[in-house]
Amino acid sequence: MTTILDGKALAAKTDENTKIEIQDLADRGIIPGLVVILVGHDEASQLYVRNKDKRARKMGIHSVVRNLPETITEEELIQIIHSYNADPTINAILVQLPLPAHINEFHVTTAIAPQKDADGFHPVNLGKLIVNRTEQTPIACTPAGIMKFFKAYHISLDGKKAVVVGRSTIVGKPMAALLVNANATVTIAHSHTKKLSELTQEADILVVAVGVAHFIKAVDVKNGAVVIDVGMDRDAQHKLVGDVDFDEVKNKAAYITPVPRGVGPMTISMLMAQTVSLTKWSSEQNG
Ligand SMILES: Nc1nc2c(c(=O)[nH]1)N[C@@H](CN(C=O)c1ccc(C(=O)N[C@@H](CCC(=O)O)C(=O)O)cc1)CN2
Repeated sequence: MTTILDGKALAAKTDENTKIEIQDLADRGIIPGLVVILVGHDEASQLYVRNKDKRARKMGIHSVVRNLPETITEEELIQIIHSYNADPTINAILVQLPLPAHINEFHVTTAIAPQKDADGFHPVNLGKLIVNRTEQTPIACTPAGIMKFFKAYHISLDGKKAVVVGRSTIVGKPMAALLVNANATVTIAHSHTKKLSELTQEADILVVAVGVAHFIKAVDVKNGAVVIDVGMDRDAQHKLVGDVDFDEVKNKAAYITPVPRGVGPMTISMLMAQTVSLTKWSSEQNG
């Protein structure tokens, strides 16, 4: 029997808990503030930013969307980030990715103050994750959301063989670190990996984040595996699909996330939760 991991339901439950924390803060006169910076007009990014803004407002977060032209320079963007670093009404800063080619992603993510880093992409926060010192540390929202699935569905990771396909800073690397910290034996595979299918066939836990529609087929998956699909791809009919061929793989996996309504909704919920955590940590530090 295959269990479909329901991201929409888990996101709703996560948001309920976050709302309680927002109310606790409101009772103390504190309103969490989130700014999402969008450079250019990428259609998918515009949709994600709109959804983040809608969700934040609905939950009582002070939400700011800063739309910037495609032509903005890296220096101008970094100046704007510095202004939010110094803004006491803003607790969490997120720069929507991808950025236009002329802007260096590393320069931009390192310009965000680590204590306002909504995405957990700052090297200080990634470093804390690597050394497993994650108290009061923001963690990349998609991998953090995936860890919530494991917890909610009582999927044990200890001693399991995990394969993460994809080595991005958004998903692959932080995901691998979280799995190692949970005592899984982890392999990161990527475009230079030889005999990928032999590796994935061994995985008890398979996380796929490559950005290629239906990249993983049933033949690549172990019977009874837990399959987590991070892909947001379009098929030939322009339908939203994942990196995993869901219809094939669902018959082989014990647990599988669908696309849509799998990992995606949890990414936004974790952003809300993390905005609230950053606010709480900063209020604790400021007395
Ligand atoms: N700074 C960041 N940029 C990007 C991140 C990120 O975590 N931080 N992740 C992705 C995009 N993303 C959030 O930003 C995101 C993608 C998808 C979803 C989602 O809910 N998807 C829905 C389907 C939506 C649709 O119909 O197209 C689903 O899966 O059900 C949320 C957030 C890249 N950039």
